[in-house]
Amino acid sequence: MNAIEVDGLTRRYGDLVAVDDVSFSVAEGEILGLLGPNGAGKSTLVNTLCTLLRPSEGTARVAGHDVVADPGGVRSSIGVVFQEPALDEELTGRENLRFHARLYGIRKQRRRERTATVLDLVDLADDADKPVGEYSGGMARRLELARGLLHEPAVLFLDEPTVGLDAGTRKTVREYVARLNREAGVTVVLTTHYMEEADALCDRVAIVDDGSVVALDAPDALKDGLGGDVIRLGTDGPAAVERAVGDAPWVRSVTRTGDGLDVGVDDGERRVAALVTAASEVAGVSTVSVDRPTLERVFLSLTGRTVEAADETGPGVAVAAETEADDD
Ligand SMILES: Nc1ncnc2c1ncn2[C@@H]1O[C@H](COP(=O)(O)OP(=O)(O)OP(=O)(O)O)[C@@H](O)[C@H]1O
Repeated sequence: MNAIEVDGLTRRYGDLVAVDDVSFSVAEGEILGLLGPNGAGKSTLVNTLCTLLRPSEGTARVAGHDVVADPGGVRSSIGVVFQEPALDEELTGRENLRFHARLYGIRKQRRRERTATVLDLVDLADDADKPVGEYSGGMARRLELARGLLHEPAVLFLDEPTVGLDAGTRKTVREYVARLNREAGVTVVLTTHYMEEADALCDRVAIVDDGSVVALDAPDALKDGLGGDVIRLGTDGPAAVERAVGDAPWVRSVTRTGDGLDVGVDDGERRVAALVTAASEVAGVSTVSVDRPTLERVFLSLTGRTVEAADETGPGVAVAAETEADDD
């Protein structure tokens, strides 16, 4: 059974279509990332799956429960960590968890066991009796992850789990999410607008733009779809190098740059030595680097915009954003 099945889901706010006829499924144990700029519709999609919003059209099932016909079944099967922190800073970490466990109706003995288990999972056992007000941002996030797992949900929804954290803490929180997925066996759906987060953490990534899922695949498959790596060559004789290597069977494209050539190839790591050897025979080579396709470039090729440009302008003004991206 899939952990999540979404079929033709649409959610409107008045005339605005925030989620537009979206269909996909998530396998049990998978980490699915919803990647897109602010306003793309990620939170609306997640809130609909969490039963906080009703779909306007279409259906969705979470852990086998229909979000409209059986919202209670959905809620008891999911854990949710929202963008905005929702911890009581005056209570200790352990007290926050116990309080939440009571809300979920977990019995006293079980409450104690589960609290200890989830504190261990996020390595907060030693700090469990400090007030949350004294926690760092990363510790507070980890406590929220722990709280989301108290009632052993089948699916954990994380809305921008690392937003507002510094780069080092983002990495740590990501590692904990991967561990919860592995060790607690929970299916994870997370929204993010960080490319590296989607890339590093997710089994598959759904690229969300303007209410639609425009692509859904493993990060590597999405990147492979762009057509291979680019070897960036700094050279004083770009024309000679182009003549020397342009017709090689493994060269897909050659583009002049300010200080040399970008050579498109299938497997950059493997081809770089042959390219440098061939280029050095006809010109001086000053620098060489291999660029793997990135999710940023996948997003650009699918939407005509960078995530940053889309973030600044929001949906519905794609043409203006496209011009901005081109000017960069
Ligand atoms: N309660 C609401 N009423 C009206 N419009 C809304 C409401 N919530 C969201 N929207 C609009 O729906 C669209 C999708 O918003 P949503 O918050 O789902 O996007 P998002 O991708 O999650 O972005 P963010 O990361 O900023 O939350 C946006 O155009 C937004 O302005």
